[in-house]
Amino acid sequence: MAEAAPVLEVSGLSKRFGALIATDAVDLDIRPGEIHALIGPNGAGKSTLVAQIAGQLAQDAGEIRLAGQEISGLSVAARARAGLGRTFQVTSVALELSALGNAMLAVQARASGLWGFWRRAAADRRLIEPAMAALARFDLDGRAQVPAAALSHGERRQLELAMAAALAPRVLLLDEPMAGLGAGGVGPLSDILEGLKAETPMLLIEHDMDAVFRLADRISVLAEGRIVFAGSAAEVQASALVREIYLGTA
Ligand SMILES: Nc1ncnc2c1ncn2[C@@H]1O[C@H](COP(=O)(O)OP(=O)(O)OP(=O)(O)O)[C@@H](O)[C@H]1O
Repeated sequence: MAEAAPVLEVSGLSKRFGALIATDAVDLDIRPGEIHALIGPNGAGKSTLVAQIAGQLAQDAGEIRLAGQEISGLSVAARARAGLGRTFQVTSVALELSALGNAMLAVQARASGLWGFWRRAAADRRLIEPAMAALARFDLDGRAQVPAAALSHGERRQLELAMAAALAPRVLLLDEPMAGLGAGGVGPLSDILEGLKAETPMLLIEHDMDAVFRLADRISVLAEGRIVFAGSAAEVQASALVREIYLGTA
């Protein structure tokens, strides 16, 4: 079977900070239906690469294509409108609103072009049904009326994902979604991501290696700004090179 065309395709992406080459001619793609994990030691360039893809950092060289369209000249907002979704290391929900109110914002943002007139969304009853559906997909329908400030850390992560998915992105960049979740939270969130990937392929940046090995269809290993290995979880685990440069246990 021919491979499906990538949803996101990064080629030759580079970023230099003075003498330091943070990303060095990175090639990476995300195909429909997959979770592609990006791992690497501290300082490898993962955050820099994500910031370049999302548009917070301009690249020195290279191209980024989303569904075939070159997006690297677009602003962060224009990339989001083109279908580049993202979650952050720190959650970005509105703490004073309920889970439902937050989900309604995301549903409304999709209808009106991302986060316009957002405070009014909470009063628009037409948004309730799709917002409840978004919450239900992420096991939060029972918590709809709870203020986001009173949700557990794991629930806030779920809410943030529900909001990102409600925007129906073509691809989702996940920046350490398991951070701070603890043993009890990683499993449920992993189940949710597994359920989401058929519809929304993801680039997963994650330090929790058990979660990476469970979830990733492909793993790319970044070291000193370069992709030094790419393969399945089994191939990464079996690689002496990866052990040496990443795990430091060769
Ligand atoms: N704005 C900046 N100015 C100068 N150097 C930077 C800047 N941002 C990142 N760097 C450097 O670029 C390199 C890559 O950093 P980056 O944060 O992308 O790595 P990372 O793989 O995300 O690390 P971690 O896993 O610790 O988050 C590091 O050496 C870092 O110090």
